[in-house]
Amino acid sequence: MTPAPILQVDGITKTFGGIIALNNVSFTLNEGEILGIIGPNGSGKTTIVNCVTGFVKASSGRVLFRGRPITGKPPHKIAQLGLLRTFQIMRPYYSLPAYKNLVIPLFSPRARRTGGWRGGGKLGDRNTVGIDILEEIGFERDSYVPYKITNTLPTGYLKRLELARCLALKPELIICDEVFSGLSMSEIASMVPLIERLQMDGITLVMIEHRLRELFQVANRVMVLNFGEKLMEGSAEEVMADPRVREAYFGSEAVEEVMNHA
Ligand SMILES: Nc1ncnc2c1ncn2[C@@H]1O[C@H](COP(=O)(O)OP(=O)(O)OP(=O)(O)O)[C@@H](O)[C@H]1O
Repeated sequence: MTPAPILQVDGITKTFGGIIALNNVSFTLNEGEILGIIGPNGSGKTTIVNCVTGFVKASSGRVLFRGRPITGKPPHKIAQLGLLRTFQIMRPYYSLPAYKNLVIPLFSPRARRTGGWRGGGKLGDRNTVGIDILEEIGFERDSYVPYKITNTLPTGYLKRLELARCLALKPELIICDEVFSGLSMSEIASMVPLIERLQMDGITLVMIEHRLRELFQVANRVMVLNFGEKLMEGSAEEVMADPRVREAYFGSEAVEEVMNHA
């Protein structure tokens, strides 16, 4: 028997005043896979993330997570089910040391339930677990980095902190909104194995990306949005070979770069 998809998005439409940001977009996501979502600027990528994770209310359509309808639920309820997201514009607690950003999610019911932290509930235990998670995601435990005030961290660490905040809730699915953006080539190169490891650990991922070359290294399947509509989905090769995608991205450096390295 084919397993039920972990996520099912059925006919989501979202309008903002007169703007149709999404028009009847549907897709499914299988457990354990990485789905890439690409599309030119303004094509609706962040809006689909917002509709799925409850940050924006869809005008119509429905979303099922593990077969249960989550349409219209608030973001914190959806997060408690194990469906987490990162933000393109990051929102850490900038004035706190990096590891303290994890203490707050570690107090959540899901973190308690899933045993995301050790010990009998003392703050000190959560601090240790926070540092454990940061270490897992590339903050060297014995360096000063996990203890630095968050607003002094370089973008590469802030992006990792976004993922760490999701990991604190033992996610089943993470939707990453441009985790590669703003990173140097070497930072992106070190992020790729991290994404692969999350997948190997059993986490299903959706990656919204403009960095196509690196996305195509990790994505099992790619969906293309254009003007709020689903243009197509398929393997990276199928997507790049499709003339409609080339046309949508006409003149884009991202696509030229992938073509030139194909
Ligand atoms: N809160 C909002 N109010 C009004 N219009 C919005 C709002 N959010 C998004 N839009 C519009 O919806 C459309 C899709 O935007 P969205 O941010 O989802 O695109 P995107 O593909 O993520 O773009 P980018 O790649 O530039 O991040 C755009 O025309 C945008 O201006």
